[in-house]
Amino acid sequence: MSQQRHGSTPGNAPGERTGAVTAFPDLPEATIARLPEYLRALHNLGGAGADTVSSEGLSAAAGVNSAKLRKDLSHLGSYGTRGVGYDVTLLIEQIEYVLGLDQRRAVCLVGLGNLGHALAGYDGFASRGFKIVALFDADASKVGEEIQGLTVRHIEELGRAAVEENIAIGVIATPAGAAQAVADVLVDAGVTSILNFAPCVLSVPANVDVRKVDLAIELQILSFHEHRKASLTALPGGRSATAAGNQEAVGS
Ligand SMILES: NC(=O)c1ccc[n+]([C@@H]2O[C@H](COP(=O)([O-])OP(=O)(O)OC[C@H]3O[C@@H](n4cnc5c(N)ncnc54)[C@H](O)[C@@H]3O)[C@@H](O)[C@H]2O)c1
Repeated sequence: MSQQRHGSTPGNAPGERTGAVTAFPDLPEATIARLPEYLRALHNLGGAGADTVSSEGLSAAAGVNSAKLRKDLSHLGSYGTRGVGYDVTLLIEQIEYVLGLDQRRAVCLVGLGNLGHALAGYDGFASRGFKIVALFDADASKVGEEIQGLTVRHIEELGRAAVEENIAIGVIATPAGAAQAVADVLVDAGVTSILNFAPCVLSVPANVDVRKVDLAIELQILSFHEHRKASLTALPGGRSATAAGNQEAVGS
């Protein structure tokens, strides 16, 4: 997943408060991309009864190198306790706070075709802090359809609904040719975060963050590694590319 990033984040210490506004650290993008991996691993460890976890244990569970993990968590002011490790519950709270998951954010989904149906029908978002609250499509034959208790509405209703329902994040699952117009409607309605599945670059104002998901790009990157491994094996002596393989989260 890649990001078109605009604007900036405050550079205060973790948990530092300025007046009524809660500030947070300005983190490297790569760290932000790994925090959800740590969170998922911590929830699994907590669910299995662990109260504490070493940096090595957490790095193995998250599939991230332990030096990188320690550096990432130090940005949050979390260093663990020597000989004990990290407190699982505390670290979950810290990461959820920094990711803003202590507030439930309303999400709308635009485009209820193959992909949109799969996303709307997935019930795993809620447990990770997100609720799809509204569905929109331009096709009259899809308007009125019920998916997971939500009724698909016409795209013309998006602007008003986004304001009234306080939608924070818009997900675009329309064909590329329609995505910019949908993004414009979202932006006009005050939505400042967009997750774009359409294979195109969106033009948005500076205060809007866009994340792009493109599985074809991920496959192309894996294809590069396949190509590279094959070319190394073909070398005299048949060197192998990597000993343990590399794991990189989609989006990092
Ligand atoms: N990121 C990925 O890895 C990935 C994977 C699969 C598909 N895609 C992309 O996701 C998008 C959707 O794919 P799909 O297979 O579901 O397509 P689809 O044709 O099945 O569905 C597209 C939906 O968008 C609706 N739509 C079209 N114009 C609209 C508009 N202006 N406003 C609202 N709705 C509109 C259509 O009525 C349709 O229901 C495409 O851009 C596709 O390339 C991305």
